[in-house]
Amino acid sequence: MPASSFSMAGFSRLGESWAELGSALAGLMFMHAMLQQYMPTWFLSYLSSLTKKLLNYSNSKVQISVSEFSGDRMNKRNQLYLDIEIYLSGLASAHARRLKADMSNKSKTPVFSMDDQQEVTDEFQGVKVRWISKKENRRRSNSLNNDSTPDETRFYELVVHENERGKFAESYLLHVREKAQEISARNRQRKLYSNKSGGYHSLWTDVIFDHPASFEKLAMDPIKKREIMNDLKKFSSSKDYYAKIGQAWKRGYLLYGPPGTGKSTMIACIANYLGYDVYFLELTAVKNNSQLRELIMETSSKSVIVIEDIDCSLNLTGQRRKLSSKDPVKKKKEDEDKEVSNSNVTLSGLLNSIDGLWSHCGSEKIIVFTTNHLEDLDPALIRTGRMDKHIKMSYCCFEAFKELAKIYLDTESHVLFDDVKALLNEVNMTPAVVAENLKPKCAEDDADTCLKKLVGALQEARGKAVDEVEVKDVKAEPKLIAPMKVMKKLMSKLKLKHKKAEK
Ligand SMILES: Nc1ncnc2c1ncn2[C@@H]1O[C@H](COP(=O)(O)OP(=O)(O)OP(=O)(O)O)[C@@H](O)[C@H]1O
Ligand SMILES: [Mg+2]
Repeated sequence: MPASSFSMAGFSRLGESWAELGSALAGLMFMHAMLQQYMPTWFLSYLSSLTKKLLNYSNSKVQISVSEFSGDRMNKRNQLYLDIEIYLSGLASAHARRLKADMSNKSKTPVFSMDDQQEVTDEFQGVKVRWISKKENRRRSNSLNNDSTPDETRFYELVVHENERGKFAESYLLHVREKAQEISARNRQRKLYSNKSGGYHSLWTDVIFDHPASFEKLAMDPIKKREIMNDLKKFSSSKDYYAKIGQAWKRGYLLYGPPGTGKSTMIACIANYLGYDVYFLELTAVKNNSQLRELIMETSSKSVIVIEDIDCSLNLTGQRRKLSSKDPVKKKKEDEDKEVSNSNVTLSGLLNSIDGLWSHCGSEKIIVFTTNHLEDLDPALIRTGRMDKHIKMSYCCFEAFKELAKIYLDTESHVLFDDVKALLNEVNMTPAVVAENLKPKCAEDDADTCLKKLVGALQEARGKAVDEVEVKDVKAEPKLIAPMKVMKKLMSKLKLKHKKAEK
């Protein structure tokens, strides 16, 4: 084929999207022109067939463009474009030469994207694809006067091989979308909502949720902790499963145990682990069942809805009995709440809001109740299906202590560990109190000092516990116990005398 038969139009098209290939062809053409005078005809025809192959290769590529705006009038922001931008941010920051950085109120960290005319490559199911960021003047309509004005529009161009234009391109773009949603969920600034005072536009007010709690720092039996973490991960990835069984994608957690065992801390750990928002639902501030429904409906997906101290947060009427806290501090709060509360929320209203029709709005929600008194709760409230997982938060065991020692003292073994183990078997001490004793109070406090402090506190607690038991016993059966004690003392004195006499 003579040199003049090169398609210049094809060449320039190629150069547009395939900068590298274009320059290679330009080189080949230049060489061809130069060599025409000196090279034999067979070499020239070989060169020309090689160029043709390269051109064919470039023509076997398909370009799919995704514009920043979509719709008939090109005046709607295209969600797919935004998803691609997020998806490519990681690849762009690693490979693109020119980047743009942006940081919205909703994100925790800056988001990088490709500047115009930048390229990155990606691989999916073993197939390589190429992305190019472009801009051009396209006509966009003005929605008010139907005018169509030229405007600068950005778009991403996906270049795939001809064979991959159908099923592959479809599943690749779905994959891009899914990953983008995961990335934005991880990167977004999370919120802590409360209904205590109510917002201007919404029943909830919010602040930024920035709690440092994590499962790594939560002291509890490691096997139990792993089980909870697995359960949460399984829940968050079970979208298809819930759709298959036709149920709302939600899960109920009941956290129960004495004060200071980490129930509230566990809620923060759950939210941080899954990257969810937190809604603290104060039932005493909810007027009636329909407001409760509205509140639940306003909660977003990927959230933890919390009702703390469910046993004393509301006087749930109906045929249910009146609940009242046994904890004196909480009893006081409960009495104060009763005075200010105008709530008419009933237990059935609460149950309906949790698992009825209303909870089907949005999805991926975890509902958590906490209580110090499991026995006070109405069985209907905590039955399986409503509260799927019951987690007992217990007093500090030796395993939990070891975790706290690692967190607070960077210590994994010490001679005093055996003493602590023996004492924790005898004494009930909450992780909150153990943690407080392990915290160094000044720069000189080392692991040795803190552990001695803890052992001292445990011994003191054991002493008090024994005293309390004795006082209780005496109070319970004064006539029986008191003479028994005298008898025991007399017996031991007699035994001693008897032994001495024998000697
Ligand atoms: N298991 C734990 N691991 C690490 N720290 C803990 C743990 N439990 C409690 N703490 C510490 O004790 C403090 C109080 O714990 P938290 O408020 O979570 O207890 P709670 O069970 O919710 O108590 P209450 O029943 O009174 O609401 C926390 O700030 C945390 O630092
Ligand atoms: Mg709490």
